[in-house]
Amino acid sequence: MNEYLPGLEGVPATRSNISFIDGEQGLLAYRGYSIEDLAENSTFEEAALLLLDGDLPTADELAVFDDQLRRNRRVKFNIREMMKHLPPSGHPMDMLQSAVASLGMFYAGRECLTDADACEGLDYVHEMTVKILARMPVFVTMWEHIRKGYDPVPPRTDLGFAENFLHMFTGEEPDPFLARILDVCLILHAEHTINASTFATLVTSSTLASPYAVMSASIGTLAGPLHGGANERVLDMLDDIGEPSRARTWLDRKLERKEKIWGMGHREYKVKDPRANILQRLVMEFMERRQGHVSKRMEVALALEEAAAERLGPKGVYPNVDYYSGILYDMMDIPVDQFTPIFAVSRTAGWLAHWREQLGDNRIFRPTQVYTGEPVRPYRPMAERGGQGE
Ligand SMILES: CC(=O)SCCNC(=O)CCNC(=O)[C@H](O)C(C)(C)COP(=O)(O)OP(=O)(O)OC[C@H]1O[C@@H](n2cnc3c(N)ncnc32)[C@H](O)[C@@H]1OP(=O)(O)O
Ligand SMILES: O=C([O-])CC(=O)C(=O)O
Repeated sequence: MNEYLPGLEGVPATRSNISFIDGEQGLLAYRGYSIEDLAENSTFEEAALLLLDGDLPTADELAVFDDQLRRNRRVKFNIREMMKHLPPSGHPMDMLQSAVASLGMFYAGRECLTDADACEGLDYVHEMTVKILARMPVFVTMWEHIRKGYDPVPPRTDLGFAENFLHMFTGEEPDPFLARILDVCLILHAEHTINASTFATLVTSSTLASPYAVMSASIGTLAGPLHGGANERVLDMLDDIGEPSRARTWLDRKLERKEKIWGMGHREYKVKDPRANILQRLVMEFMERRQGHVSKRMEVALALEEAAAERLGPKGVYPNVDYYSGILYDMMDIPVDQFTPIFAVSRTAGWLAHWREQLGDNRIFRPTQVYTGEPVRPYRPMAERGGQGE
């Protein structure tokens, strides 16, 4: 088959049993469990173990995994020093990519992927899974303090994943309601079949690169505004509209100029993303419980969604996961440039699950191309090419 399909639309890149999307029905499931059930009943730690190991864990299995995550929250002094030398104005996604890559300088063992004898008695894949998953939120929260010139808040082992994130981020005792909201957000963002960043995971994994390099490639890919980076742009867009009554004319002007509406559209979904429905409900719940009214920004978001359904609905373009998440994070006093890093913290579970699946049945990714350049031709000496030179 030599047909070129831009963006590899519809081209299977792997076989996977990790997650499933039905884009016509608006259905997403991790290992066969619907995202609605997981958001309602699970925790991020449990959802992560489900993704990694293939089924819902027993209470004992979850307790062991949870304990391993809690005991792996400390970051080496040298990495903290390295972070202190990064410019505070830099984007946290660039910091995160650098911090994860730097783990490779301190934790050797990549030879375990090619030489079983080198690591006898060590479950390298599991050890790396825990080390990386536990440290991702620590990097994000440390950076929030380091970039302001303060010392990071030390991690606590008596707190769950989401609670410890909030504690390290704010330095305060975590609010149980906010911790549960964050926990649900982490569950919702943890995995999504072969999206662009997970495809980067697969390609990098397939070379048997270290898991730190794999995560770093995935983080870099998630950062783009057509992917996870879109969540940062949604708030600006809503604030630019300003009033619900302006949504329709604002949309028309953008579409006339063929500009993107951030947080809308999806390669797989032809209906509204099921995660956007859950996030929208969480926003409303948050506003009812904490503010007693629906904010102007949310009214604008709802008005834009309604206007977009008329104009873009026929193309199957509806809100995706990035549309409502920023409204929620903003109400939790999380700065806009930390929205995508939080996405990355959660998606690490999915990336690691795909890393493990790829290693289990590996063949290096090496696609082909449709060549559109010159045919092979004779070399032209410089003297025949014109120009004065020096
Ligand atoms: C976590 C995530 O990654 S979720 C996605 C986050 N990204 C965004 O929110 C950015 C905005 N959305 C987009 O850019 C796109 O919808 C993507 C990148 C998500 C998907 O892209 P593709 O699958 O390649 O869709 P494609 O660009 O072919 O769109 C199909 C049609 O819908 C239109 N369309 C798709 N998304 C949008 C949008 N957000 N705003 C306006 N029009 C859109 C396209 O213009 C195109 O119209 P046409 O057929 O008349 O030319
Ligand atoms: O699946 C995609 O292409 C993008 C997405 O929604 C995700 O990665 O969560």
